[in-house]
Amino acid sequence: MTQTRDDEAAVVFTGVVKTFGRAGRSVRAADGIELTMRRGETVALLGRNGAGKSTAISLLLGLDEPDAGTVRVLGRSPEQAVRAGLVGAMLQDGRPIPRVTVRELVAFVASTYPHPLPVAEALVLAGVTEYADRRIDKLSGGQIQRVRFAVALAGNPELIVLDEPTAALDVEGRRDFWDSMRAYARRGNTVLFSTHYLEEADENADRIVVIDRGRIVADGSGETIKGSAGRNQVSFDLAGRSTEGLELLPGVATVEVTGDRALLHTDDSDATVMELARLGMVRGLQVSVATLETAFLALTAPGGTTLKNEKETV
Ligand SMILES: Nc1ncnc2c1ncn2[C@@H]1O[C@H](COP(=O)(O)OP(=O)(O)OP(=O)(O)O)[C@@H](O)[C@H]1O
Repeated sequence: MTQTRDDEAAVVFTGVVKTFGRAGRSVRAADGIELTMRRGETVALLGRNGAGKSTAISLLLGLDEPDAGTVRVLGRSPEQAVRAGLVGAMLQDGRPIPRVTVRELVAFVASTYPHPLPVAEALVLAGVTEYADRRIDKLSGGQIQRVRFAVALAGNPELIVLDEPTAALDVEGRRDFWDSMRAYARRGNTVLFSTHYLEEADENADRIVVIDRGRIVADGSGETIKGSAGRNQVSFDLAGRSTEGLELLPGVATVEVTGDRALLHTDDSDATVMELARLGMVRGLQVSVATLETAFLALTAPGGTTLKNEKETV
């Protein structure tokens, strides 16, 4: 990748490696991460516990240094980008809550940035106007989470990084939070968020990057990941008929037989079903469409497949 392309992108990880612990008992929390995020893109970083999401975020924010490789943020080093007020972050750690009002805190944070948002605008965008004049230590966990979002927005950053932003929110709180996040993204800003929630990634990101054991194992839209890693399933009653040749049916990748029932994993369930119909093997026929969940499980299972959609990267 050329220097110019790196500088045009919002985020570029090149061959990033980060190891924790000593030899023999070390963990590769980042194991050769290659990732380019375009400006204006909303990307979900999806992975199980310990997959390496927070490590990638720490490296992006300059809170940690890679052992090998480079991270560039908006054409600069992470430290330079953060110092220039181009990056806002909402991290997982529970810092002590100051005994000031929401408005006072957001105004204070805004005042430390070169080109902040007007405070009223940050409050509206984060959806905290209703309790802007209440003390933060009197708010609920969900409300505090949104205040933290307001703080992340206050400097009017081009890139916002959210580490599991909805972990403490109930269903309604989550919906409201994502509405606010999308409003912020629509202004042309770049968003990177990490999550364990597949639906959140699918609903709120333009692109999903699945990370597992420090490696990117999938990169594309929710549809791409579902379509390529999660196969549809077709099952039916054998009704005493032979299972011979089922693996040769159109689209079929694997066949499982339990008792008198066959389960076919297929890349083209329409073609599989048409052929089964032609053969008259449709008793108790069921088709289940791949979900992001099944794709995610396939990708992060030991020995899981690796999928990258090159079209989705710059
Ligand atoms: N400071 C550290 N010292 C030692 N090991 C660490 C450190 N930070 C992370 N790790 C290890 O690196 C791996 C990746 O951790 P990381 O926190 O990046 O994962 P994660 O995907 O963010 O997980 P979670 O969803 O649980 O927050 C884990 O095995 C973790 O134990």
